[in-house]
Amino acid sequence: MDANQRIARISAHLNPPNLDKNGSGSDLRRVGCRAKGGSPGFKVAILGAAGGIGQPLAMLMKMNPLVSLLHLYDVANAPGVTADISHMDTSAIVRGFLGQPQLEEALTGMDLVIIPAGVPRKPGMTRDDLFNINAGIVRTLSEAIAKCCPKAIVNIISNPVNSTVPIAAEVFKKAGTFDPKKLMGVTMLDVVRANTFVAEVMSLDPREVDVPVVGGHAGVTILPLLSQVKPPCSFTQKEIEYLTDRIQNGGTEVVEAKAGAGSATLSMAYAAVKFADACLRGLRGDANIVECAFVASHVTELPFFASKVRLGRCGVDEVYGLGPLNEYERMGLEKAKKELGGSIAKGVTFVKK
Ligand SMILES: NC(=O)c1ccc[n+]([C@@H]2O[C@H](COP(=O)([O-])OP(=O)(O)OC[C@H]3O[C@@H](n4cnc5c(N)ncnc54)[C@H](O)[C@@H]3O)[C@@H](O)[C@H]2O)c1
Ligand SMILES: O=C(O)C[C@H](O)C(=O)O
Repeated sequence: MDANQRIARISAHLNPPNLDKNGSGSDLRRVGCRAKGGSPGFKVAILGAAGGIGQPLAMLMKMNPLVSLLHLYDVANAPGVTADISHMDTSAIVRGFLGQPQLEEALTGMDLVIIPAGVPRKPGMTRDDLFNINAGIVRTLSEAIAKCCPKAIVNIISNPVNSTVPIAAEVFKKAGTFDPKKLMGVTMLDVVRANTFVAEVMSLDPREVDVPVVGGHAGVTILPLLSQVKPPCSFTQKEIEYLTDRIQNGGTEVVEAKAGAGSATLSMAYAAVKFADACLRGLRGDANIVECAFVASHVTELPFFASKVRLGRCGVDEVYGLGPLNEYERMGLEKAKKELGGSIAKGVTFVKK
């Protein structure tokens, strides 16, 4: 191909004749016009990619060398976000998909699907107050995943995670595609916060701190195991109570500070990428990838529970038990299980009814 042909080809993609008013023509998917195909790396879709989490998440995933193809799907503004991010000089090819008619194409062939689609909290709301809107969104997206990429790993960010993960599981069960190793609720932000707050209290570098956070992702279901912090730390009871309360209410702290403009987006995008990167390294076959996530579980009597999991080529290779708990943590566990059971049942019923 000579220089004129090359320029003509690129111009055709920048000014495609079939671009409709919303930018939703097939041209949008051809933003990745330099894709050669077959390049090493994983194919990742973000559903809700134009949102407060979706945009920084898309940017950070475009920077991840393990990603070869990045599909950005949203019901609004996907073309703008896709055009913007596609100019970053990193190797992942970016393609945008706008609205339900393009959902299946967005999902076909994906290795990992990350879902931050849905409404966020405003001050005074609980995560469960989002159920009425977000449950339906997650159900629809999960139905499309079951149809188009049933073997993909699915990372669910949309709240209430304690219910949206069971919703996705029920949809996959109905479709006959449920693989408990592949479905994960993203609770990494709780771990990120716990590491940060413990580091503050103990004057440590947060990058060296590892706090297991188990249970679920809402209020008392968020259970930091401060007795198992690495490096080992000795906290006073006052410090334990302060840290537990701050970790459990970290989301609300951000919701209130944003005063009606949404919930955590930037720290969440950071946490989501940290978790997605761990999933991709597991898929690649790296050893000893251990993170906390909300998964199908036999660790307690509940069918889903967040705990440490080992990520591998098939997704969750092993779900770890909780380890020794102190009395304060045992009490916290009972409270967490009580609330979590109801949230899981609510999600299951939503799909079964
Ligand atoms: N798991 C966590 O730790 C965690 C942390 C922060 C936020 N969240 C949750 O993530 C969700 C998104 O938060 P946000 O701040 O990005 O919200 P946002 O409103 O800024 O963005 C949501 C995006 O989802 C899109 N969307 C809506 N319906 C859709 C559908 N059917 N298909 C595809 N996209 C759709 C919207 O167009 C929007 O772009 C909320 O439910 C929030 O509570 C979870
Ligand atoms: O708090 C929220 O509503 C968002 C998210 O779950 C968080 O923990 O920041």
